Amino acid sequence: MTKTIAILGAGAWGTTLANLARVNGHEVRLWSRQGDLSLEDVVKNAEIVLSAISMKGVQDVALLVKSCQVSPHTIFVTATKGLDAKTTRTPSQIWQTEFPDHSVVVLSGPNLSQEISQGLPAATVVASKNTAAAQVVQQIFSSGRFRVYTNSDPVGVELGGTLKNVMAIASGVCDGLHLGTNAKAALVTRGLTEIIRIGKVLGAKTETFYGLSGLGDLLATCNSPLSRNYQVGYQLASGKTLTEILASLPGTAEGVNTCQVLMQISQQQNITMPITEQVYRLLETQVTPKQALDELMLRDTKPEYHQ
Ligand SMILES: NC(=O)C1=CN([C@@H]2O[C@H](COP(=O)(O)OP(=O)(O)OC[C@H]3O[C@@H](n4cnc5c(N)ncnc54)[C@H](O)[C@@H]3O)[C@@H](O)[C@H]2O)C=CC1
Ligand SMILES: O=C(CO)COP(=O)(O)O
Repeated sequence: MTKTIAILGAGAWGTTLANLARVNGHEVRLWSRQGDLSLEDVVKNAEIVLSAISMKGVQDVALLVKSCQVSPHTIFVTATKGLDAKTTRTPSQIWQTEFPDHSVVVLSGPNLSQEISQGLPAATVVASKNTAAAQVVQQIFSSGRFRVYTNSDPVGVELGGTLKNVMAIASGVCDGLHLGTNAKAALVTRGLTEIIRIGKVLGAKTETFYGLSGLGDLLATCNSPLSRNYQVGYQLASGKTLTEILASLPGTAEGVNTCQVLMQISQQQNITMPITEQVYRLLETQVTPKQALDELMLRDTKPEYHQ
């Protein structure tokens, strides 16, 4: 059945998701700050409101939507991969707080938008506490080129997509320094362990991180020059400053902000995050890429815990 869908954020990801829904015959209205359509008109009578806004704009946009007329049956979908700098909340927690009586669905997976726009095959996950709402979103986006799975752990799915961005920066550094395949395998594997350790404290289920939105997105983003986060790390390794890199980067690299938020969480909750800490110190110019590598390699010896 044809659905009316409001997509907020007309960047790389919002535009790609809009096209996937349009190809499946849905009526899509795309909103951005610079566009001609008013937010009020875009969300009015929309059965789905999907946000693909960068993390820094999510809270403000959620409040703007709250001031509009929204149907009581509207399902909110969030596709943002980040953490709020002030409150450390995830995007789905922000939408659910502002719309406590509505279903909220997280959409996240190994989804480099450029490949999907080219028509290359990909899979993703839609997760919600409300299974029926996740199934509605699954039907909207599923096609022969985009395979959509449901999941009942929205926070786990969301954190998989968010936390891997920090590991993608680290992987870009690893490749930029030409450290080799063994080093990259060690980094990504220990990165997953670190993601699981943080994710469990933040309320995710461990097994979710072994799925598409966890390991799947970690592999995609840590291995692709199409990832903006990977590019940040790669270019830092080549000696550019963060300011120079961000000035020429096409779109948002959420891992930079996420890394800062994770450092707050690690200090508050006493969680060991060695890779995140070295990425943070590198972004803050407290260490060089080579020093960050040495710090990680020369940590105290220990057994190989997986969590
Ligand atoms: N591009 C990709 O391959 C994928 C991106 N994502 C996630 O989707 C989100 C958006 O990514 P992209 O579309 O690539 O970024 P982008 O930089 O291309 O677009 C960001 C959009 O957010 C809007 N925005 C930013 N700050 C805003 C504010 N304060 N108020 C209102 N609107 C604001 C921008 O105007 C733009 O429309 C990020 O969280 C990213 O991690 C998720 C999966 C794939
Ligand atoms: O999340 C993504 C792929 O799943 C996109 O990665 P970047 O934001 O690093 O480009």
